[in-house]
Amino acid sequence: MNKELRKPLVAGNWKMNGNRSLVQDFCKSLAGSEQVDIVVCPPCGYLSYFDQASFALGAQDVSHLNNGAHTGDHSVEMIKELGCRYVIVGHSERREDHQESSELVAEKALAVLTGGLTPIVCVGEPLDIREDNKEQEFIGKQLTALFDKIPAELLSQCVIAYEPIWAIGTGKTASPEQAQEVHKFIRDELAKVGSSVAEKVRILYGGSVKPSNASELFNQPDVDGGLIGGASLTTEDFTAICQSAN
Ligand SMILES: O=C[C@H](O)COP(=O)(O)O
Repeated sequence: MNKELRKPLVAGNWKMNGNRSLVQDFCKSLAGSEQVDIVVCPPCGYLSYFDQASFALGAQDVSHLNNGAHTGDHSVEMIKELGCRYVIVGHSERREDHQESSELVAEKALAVLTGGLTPIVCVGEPLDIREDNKEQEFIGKQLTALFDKIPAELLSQCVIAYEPIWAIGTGKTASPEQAQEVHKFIRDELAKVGSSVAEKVRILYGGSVKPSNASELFNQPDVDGGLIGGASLTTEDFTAICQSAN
């Protein structure tokens, strides 16, 4: 599959971090790029402060439901009005903290696509599954729930992020070979839905990506960019990572 057909994407997931001054810093110092799609996903409450941004914005989660009596949630319509083009769904921290199932994650991805935005759908295995060499089986099930819900023509508009849970925030990055092996597995699964789907879907790697390891990871044939946590909290590190994807 020709990697050149897919534009690299680097998304920064601030998680529950940041403040107005960090927003100002990003608006001032992080430049958008022709070669790489750059996305910043701050906590929802900060989205409207990014009025000067030259890069894209994303939300960290969304409800699968329409506007109505759902306390604490944000709909796709609201996220869109706040200027987002992307939405992360199914991050392992949401799957764990809020018991989100793969079926619910698929519902959210469908709502995002139907609303005209791009979901970044996260998949990835915990340490015990990796130690048992069952990561493909585990991720295969997460993907099946997605493929069952999303028609092929919409699936090709998704972004998938592979985030081994044991690498998130631990400083322990998957080796480029480990990342490539799983990314290739994901692309092969997408190819079962359709070869054009597999060709179009961008697959990001996430888990302790830093300026020092980004190039090696992004150079793998099936790695189309990254989903960055800790290192997306400073403009210097995040800019350097974005440049590595170019
Ligand atoms: O969404 C981002 C990931 O969970 C990666 O986080 P990290 O770069 O801090 O390991």
